[in-house]
Amino acid sequence: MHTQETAVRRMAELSRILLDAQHEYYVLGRPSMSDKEYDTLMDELAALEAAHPDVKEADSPTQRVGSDLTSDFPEVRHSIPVLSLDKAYSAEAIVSWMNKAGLKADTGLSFIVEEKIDGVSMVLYYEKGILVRAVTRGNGTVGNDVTANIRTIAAVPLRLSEPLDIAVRGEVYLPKESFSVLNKTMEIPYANPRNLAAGTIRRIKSSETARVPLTIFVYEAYFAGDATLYPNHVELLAALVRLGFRVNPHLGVFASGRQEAEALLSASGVQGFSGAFDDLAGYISGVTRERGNLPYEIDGLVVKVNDLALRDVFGYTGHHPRWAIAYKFESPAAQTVVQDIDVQVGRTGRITPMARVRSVPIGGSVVSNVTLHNQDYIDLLELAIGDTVEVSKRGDVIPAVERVVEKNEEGNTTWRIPAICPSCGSTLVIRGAHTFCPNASGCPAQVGGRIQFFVGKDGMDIANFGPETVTVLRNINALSDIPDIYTLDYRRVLDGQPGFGKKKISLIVTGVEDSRNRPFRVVLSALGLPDFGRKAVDQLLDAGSIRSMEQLLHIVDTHDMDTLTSIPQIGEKMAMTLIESLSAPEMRARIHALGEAGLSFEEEASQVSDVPQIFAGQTWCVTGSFEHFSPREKAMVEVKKRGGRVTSSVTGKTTHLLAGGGAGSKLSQAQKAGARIVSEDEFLGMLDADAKENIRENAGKDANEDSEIETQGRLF
Ligand SMILES: NC(=O)c1ccc[n+]([C@@H]2O[C@H](COP(=O)([O-])OP(=O)(O)OC[C@H]3O[C@@H](n4cnc5c(N)ncnc54)[C@H](O)[C@@H]3O)[C@@H](O)[C@H]2O)c1
Ligand SMILES: [Zn+2]
Repeated sequence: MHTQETAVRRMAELSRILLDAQHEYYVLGRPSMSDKEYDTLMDELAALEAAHPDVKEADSPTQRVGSDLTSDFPEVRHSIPVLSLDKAYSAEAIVSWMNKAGLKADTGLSFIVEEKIDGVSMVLYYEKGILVRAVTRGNGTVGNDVTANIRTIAAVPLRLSEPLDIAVRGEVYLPKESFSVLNKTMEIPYANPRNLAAGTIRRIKSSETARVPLTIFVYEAYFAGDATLYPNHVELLAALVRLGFRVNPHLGVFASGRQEAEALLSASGVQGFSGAFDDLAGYISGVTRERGNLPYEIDGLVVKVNDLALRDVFGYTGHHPRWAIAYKFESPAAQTVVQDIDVQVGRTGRITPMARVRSVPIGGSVVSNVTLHNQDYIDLLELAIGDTVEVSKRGDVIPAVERVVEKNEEGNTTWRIPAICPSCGSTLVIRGAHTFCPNASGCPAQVGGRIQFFVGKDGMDIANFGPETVTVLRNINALSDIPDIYTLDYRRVLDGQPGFGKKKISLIVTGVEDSRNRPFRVVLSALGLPDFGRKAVDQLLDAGSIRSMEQLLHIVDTHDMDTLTSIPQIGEKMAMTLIESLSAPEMRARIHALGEAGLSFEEEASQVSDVPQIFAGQTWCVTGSFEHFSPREKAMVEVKKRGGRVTSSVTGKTTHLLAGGGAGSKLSQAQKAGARIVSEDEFLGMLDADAKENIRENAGKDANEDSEIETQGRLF
C-alpha cells in the first residue's frame, strides 16, 4: 500500500510518463512503449486515483482522451467534443454491454458494428458545403489545424454536393500495400501504417504529405442546428455517401430479428451485413479471423447504438460516449531476443540488415527473421545483438522491431552495418538513407539476385527454373548474367548434375523457350529496374507515349524528363531513377543481348488502345478549371488516350493549350509560343462522340468544384 505521499509522487510520475508516451505515439508516430505497457500504466494511475480520490488531478490522463497536440500547428477549438472509445476485449463483454444498453432503452434497439480503422482520428469542418478546417482530435476539446495537409488527400471532398454546415469525424489511414512500398523509401522507416500516417499528417510541408497516398473513412457527422435530421446511424452514413464522403462498406446492423435489421439497411440504401443479436458473436469472430485479408489495418470493431436520438439519452463521460464500445483485438506482438544481425545484399546492391531472433509465434505465424531496414532505423532503436525486443506483426504487414525492451548484458553496443560487402568484399557506399554494394556487375549476391528475380514469379516466370536451378548453374559458372539464360546449352552443362535428369532438363529448356514470347511489359519489369515493378511498368506503358524499348531508350538518352513526368503516377524522382538505371553500361549490354535473343521489345497491337490517335505528334498543356473535367487530370487522360503528349508547363514544343476558366499566365505564354488555344467546348468537339457522352454523364456533381480551389492557390 502506498502512503499518501508516495502515491502522490507516483501519480505525478505516471501522468508525466503517459503524457510523454502520448506525444511519441500520436504526434511523432514513434511510440516508446507498447500499447500493453501504456494501458498497464494507465490502469495503475486509475487505481491510484481510485484509492486517493482527494488528490486526483482534474486534468489527469485518465480523465481525458490522449492528447495529440503539437506546437507546430495552430490550435482550434472543436465545436463538438471529440472523444475516444470505451474498450472491451471479448465478444462476451460486448454482448453484455449490449444487454445493459438494452435495459436503458425500452424501444426495439438496434446496433451498428463498424470496423475500427487503425489510423489517425480527424475532424473535417464544412461551412456551406466547403471544407474550411481539418482538425486533429487534440485533447478532445482543442485540436491542431492540419487543413493544408488534409486537403492533399484525394478522398477528402473539398466541396460537398449540398451547401451544409457540418462536422464530420473520420479516420485517416494508409493502406497496407502503400505502406509496404513507401516505407522502403523512408529515411527512417516506420513500424506500421498507423505510425507513418500519424507522422505524415504532421509534416510541415504539405507537398511531403501529398506524396503519401493517405485516404479516409468517415463514420460520424454533426449537422449544425438540426441534430434530428436523420433517425439513425445507417441513414446518416447513407447521407454522408450522397454528400461525397468515403464510407466503409463493411458494416453490420443487428436488431432483435434479422428482418428488422434488414429493413433498416434497405431503407437507407447502404450495403452491409444484417443479423439478429444472436448472430453478433459469430459476426465478430468472422471479422476477427478475416481481418488480415483487408487492404487496411483494423485494431478492433466498434459497436454503436443505431438510434441517434437515443444516443443523447446514453450521454458521455469526459473520455468516451456511453452509446458505443470498442472491441479491441489483441495486438499481435511478442518479445524475443536478437541472437544475431547480418546483412542481405539485394539485387540492386542495397544492403538490408536482418535481425535473426529467437523464433516466436506472432499473429498466426512463426517469426525468426525481422528486417531492420537501414542504419538509421537501428540507430533510432539503439539496437544491439543480445537485446530483448518487442516484435509486432499487424495485419499481414511484415514483422517489425517496435523497440528494445531490455538491453543485453554482454555490453554489446548499437550494431553497425559492416564496411565491406559480405558477398564480394567491395567497400560499401552510402546513398541517401541506404547502404549499397557498388559492384553491380561482379558481386555474386547481386548477379544471383538479379537472375533469380528475372526467372521468378515477378519476372519472366520461367517454368521449372527455380532458385535451385539458378544456384547450380551459378556454381558451375554457366550463368554469369541474365542473357546467358537464352544461350546456354542446358543439356550439355547440366548433364551429370545431381538432381537433373533428362526429363527435368528438357522441362527447363521448354520453360526457357516458352518465355521468349512474354510481352514487352513483362520483359521490362523482369529487368528489375529500381522503382519499376510490374505496376509501375504498367503505368509507364499504359499512358501510350512509350511503345517500345527503342522509344524508351531514346527518352533515356535524351534525358527527356517531360515525357516521363507527364505520365500519371510517375514523378520526377522515379523518372530520374529510370534514366539512371537504364543508362548504366552493363544494363544496356544486358538489354542488347536480350534483344539479340529475340525477346519482345515492343507493345503488341492488342495492348494499344483502339481510340483514334487524333492528337498524335501534338504536345498539350492544360490549365484552368473545367466543367466536364474535374480534376483537370481527366482532360489530360483524354489527350494521352488519343496519342498526345501532356506537359506541365508551356514550352517551345507546346502545340495546344487547353484553357479552362481562370486560366492565368499560361495563356499569354502559349500565345507567345504560337500554340493553339483550345476552349473546353472546342475540346469536347474534338473528342469522338462516344467519349463525349461518357464524360458528360460522369461529370456529375463535382462539376464546378475546381473554380473554387483554383482561386485558392492551386494554379500551377
Ligand atoms: N504505445 C503508446 O505509447 C501509446 C500511447 C497512446 C495511446 N496508445 C494506444 O492507444 C489507445 C488509446 O488511443 P485512442 O483513444 O486514440 O484510440 P482507441 O484505440 O481507444 O479508439 C478510439 C478511436 O478509434 C477511432 N475509430 C476508428 N474507427 C472508428 C469507428 N468506426 N467509429 C468510431 N471510432 C473509430 C477513433 O479515432 C477514436 O478516437 C491506448 O489504449 C493504447 O493502446 C498507445
Ligand atoms: Zn557485393
